[in-house]
Amino acid sequence: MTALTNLPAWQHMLAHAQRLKAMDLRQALAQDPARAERYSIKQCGILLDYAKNRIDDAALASLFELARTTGVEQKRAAMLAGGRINATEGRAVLHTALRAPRHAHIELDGENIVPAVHAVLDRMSDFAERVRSGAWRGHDGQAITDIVNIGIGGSDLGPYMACEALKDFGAAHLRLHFVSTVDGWQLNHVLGRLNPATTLFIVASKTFTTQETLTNARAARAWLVAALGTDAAVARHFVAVSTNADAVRQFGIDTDNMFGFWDWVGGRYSLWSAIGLPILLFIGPEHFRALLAGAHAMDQHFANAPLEQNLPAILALLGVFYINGMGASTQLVSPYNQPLHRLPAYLQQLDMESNGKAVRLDGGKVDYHTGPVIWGEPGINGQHAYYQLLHQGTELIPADFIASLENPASSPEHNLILLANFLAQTEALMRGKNEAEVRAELFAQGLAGDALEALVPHKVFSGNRPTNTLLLDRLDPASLGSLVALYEHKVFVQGVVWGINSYDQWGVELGKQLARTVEAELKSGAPALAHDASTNRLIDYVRRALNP
Ligand SMILES: O=P(O)(O)OC[C@H]1O[C@](O)(CO)[C@@H](O)[C@@H]1O
Repeated sequence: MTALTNLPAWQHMLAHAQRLKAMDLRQALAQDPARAERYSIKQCGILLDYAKNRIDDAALASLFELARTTGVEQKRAAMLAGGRINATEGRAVLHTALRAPRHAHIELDGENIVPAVHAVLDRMSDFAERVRSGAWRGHDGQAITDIVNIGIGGSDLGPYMACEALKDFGAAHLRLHFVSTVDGWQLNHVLGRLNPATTLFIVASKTFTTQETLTNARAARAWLVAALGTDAAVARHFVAVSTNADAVRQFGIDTDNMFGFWDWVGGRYSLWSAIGLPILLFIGPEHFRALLAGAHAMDQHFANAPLEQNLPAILALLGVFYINGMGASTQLVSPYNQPLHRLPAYLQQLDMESNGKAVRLDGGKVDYHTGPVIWGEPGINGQHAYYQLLHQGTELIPADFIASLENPASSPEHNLILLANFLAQTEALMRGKNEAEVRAELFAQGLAGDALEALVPHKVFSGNRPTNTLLLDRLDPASLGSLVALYEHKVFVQGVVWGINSYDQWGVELGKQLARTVEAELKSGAPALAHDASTNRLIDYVRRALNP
């Protein structure tokens, strides 16, 4: 097999990137009146404008050629058909099956998995209806008022992000809490505000072996049993979401109160599965199904649209262009809707746990960059914090700007100001401000001579800083589903181009493994000797503080 960097398509892509590194976007938009329309596409209620990128038709053609040569279309078909594309774990990657309609037929090992998916969904819906209506009662007969999701990583980030994003669709009488860290401060802080008699805990863990989650779940269980006076209360106040029924049983949760999923659902791709139970409880079955339908609509688009009109493929290839062609090492996600404030954190796991790899599927080391550092905060806050660096810093930082047109829970005045800023920032990043413009501006302010000239370089904006604009018609369950699925498929396409396995995460293991040893050493009275000098010293420092 030809190495990626030796492929003609790769070389073409690099040559175009070199040619367009210093592209004048202002000029490109002025000279080509059709550019804005040509480089925009609307799918599933999301308008993507990618005209403010350092690309032209020839560069794009090289990117689509690269995608085709690296087998994006074949791999896409293989993933959607249940091929075991997660080779290092021997697993299929079928999160798309979780949002397939009831009548769909997706086979894994000769069996249609769609009925099992819908059976769990129906059980979840039934349970959610009972909790939401008050028919599900706590141990002493009271209805549930508070739900605590105990989980971490994919068992926390997706549900938390979606519940925040869909707050306006949530049940007003249910309060949701998310406990993820093993810093007991978080759990204690949450428990301190709750009435055990009206609290439901969801212990969410794909493996049901995650130390942080099990430690928190045990503490929550002890708190509940102490307050309600009997182990029997657990059955009315604890449910589990997992693929590991034995471990759930062992923990003391009846599997009647367990909602299962499957090893072909990656943790960071699991919000559509039973891991989405907090979302379903909060927004109700109808809205949850709309979330799934929105994701399914994006799946259909991804599966069927030619790459040239394929939203996830376009976003992915633009990313490859900047990372591999122009040396970008980060990707900013800048959501302007406040409810999307957890989206950057969610996308950090989705993208960085998937594509933060330096070894190809064939075991060889990559000799090119792979997944970028994903970062961001709500955009309007970013403007007053790190946008200085975006506009005038030395780094190339491609940015996705996300907003929605409608914002019913805001006011028309607020929404107008928000969208004005949203639009103005991508314009400013693209057009910049040249010396002549700065001079004219300063002159109009009454400055002249040396005083004026001294300020000029500080006030120049280089411009040509690339952005994608993603405008949702509105933020609702369906559009959120489409948006998240869009990013899932973007990550997939990039992983295929780079020839890596986007679906394992061995990189999280070493730290976990070492923590078990360190934990034992912190408990012991003996000085630590087994590590390097720095770690030994730090362990002893902490051990002495913990056991004075
Ligand atoms: O759902 P689990 O099995 O508790 O795992 C939680 C998270 O931990 C990770 O394995 C990383 O440590 C993620 O991939 C996963 O989402």
